[in-house]
Amino acid sequence: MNALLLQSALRPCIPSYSYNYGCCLREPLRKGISGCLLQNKMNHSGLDSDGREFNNSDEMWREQVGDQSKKTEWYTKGVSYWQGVEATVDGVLGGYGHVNDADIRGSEAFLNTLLSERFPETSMSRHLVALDCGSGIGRVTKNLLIRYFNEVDLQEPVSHFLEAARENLAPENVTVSDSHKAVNFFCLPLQDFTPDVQRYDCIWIQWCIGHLSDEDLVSFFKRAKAGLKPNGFFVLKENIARSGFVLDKEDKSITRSDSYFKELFNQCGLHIWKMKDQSGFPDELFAVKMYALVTEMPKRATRSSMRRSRNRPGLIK
Ligand SMILES: C[S@@+](CC[C@H](N)C(=O)[O-])C[C@H]1O[C@@H](n2cnc3c(N)ncnc32)[C@H](O)[C@@H]1O
Repeated sequence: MNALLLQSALRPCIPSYSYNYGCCLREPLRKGISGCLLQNKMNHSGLDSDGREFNNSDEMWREQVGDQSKKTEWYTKGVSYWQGVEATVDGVLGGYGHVNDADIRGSEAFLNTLLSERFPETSMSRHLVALDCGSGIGRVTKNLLIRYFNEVDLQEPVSHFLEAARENLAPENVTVSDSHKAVNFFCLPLQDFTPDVQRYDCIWIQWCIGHLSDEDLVSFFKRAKAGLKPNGFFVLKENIARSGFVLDKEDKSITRSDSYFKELFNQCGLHIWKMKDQSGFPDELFAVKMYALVTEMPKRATRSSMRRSRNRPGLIK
């Protein structure tokens, strides 16, 4: 999802679009298939960046990663796309460097809520560790995670991005105390990465999960669950298609709909603890959602406990 952001520089033949991570996708062009966007079990219909329709995601995945050579090609092209992009904020944001501030503000508000609810008593004393997945040049770590977490590890398959991250996060280039630092820089793709067991309070995955097939996405989250400390959580921040999916043929990524993601979370054995929409982005971009995901079912006040408390006798003053 590279250029994940979508864009703007509209193609002449298409009335209005968005770009995926890096490429042109026209989100709204669903006229022909909107009537059949019924979503059965992983049966999301979708479009590719040329406007071609797929009846369901299985059909698309069979075509894109259906055997080992196709799969290798999918992942090689995805990384190659980014290898040709300059290691700057504007580069990793697909020419939308100006959304960085709004993005970080939205993420920070969400993260504050999560940390204060998840670690209320310990926010000052707990040694917090985060993992920044598909970190690019370390934009999210530098602007956000490093201020809240004592240690941050970065995972990124494109070596010139990771080298830029190392530089951007060198002690002399960050304005945080010595007790907050970027520690490990893992140069490999998410589908081949397994986080260390119980190392992380937060695993942050932003604008990169669209590069993974459904199968590899589910497999990654299942492995990564073991990388969370007790009470740890995932944050997935992603572009959201209005329905089904949009395949970006240039950078080999897909933008999934909210219901598509929810089915995948279910397959991962993850629960949505909180979610929030990103605001303040230009209209031509895909909508962006932040999901906080946990391994256990979030506790909710049940109807009967609410009824009990409502009926509990009150003090007569
Ligand atoms: C749009 S950039 C986002 C970078 C960063 N997360 C940010 O928000 O600034 C997408 C990133 O996904 C990375 N990427 C591409 N394929 C990947 C894969 N298979 N696994 C993990 N990351 C991947 C790219 O190299 C790139 O750094």
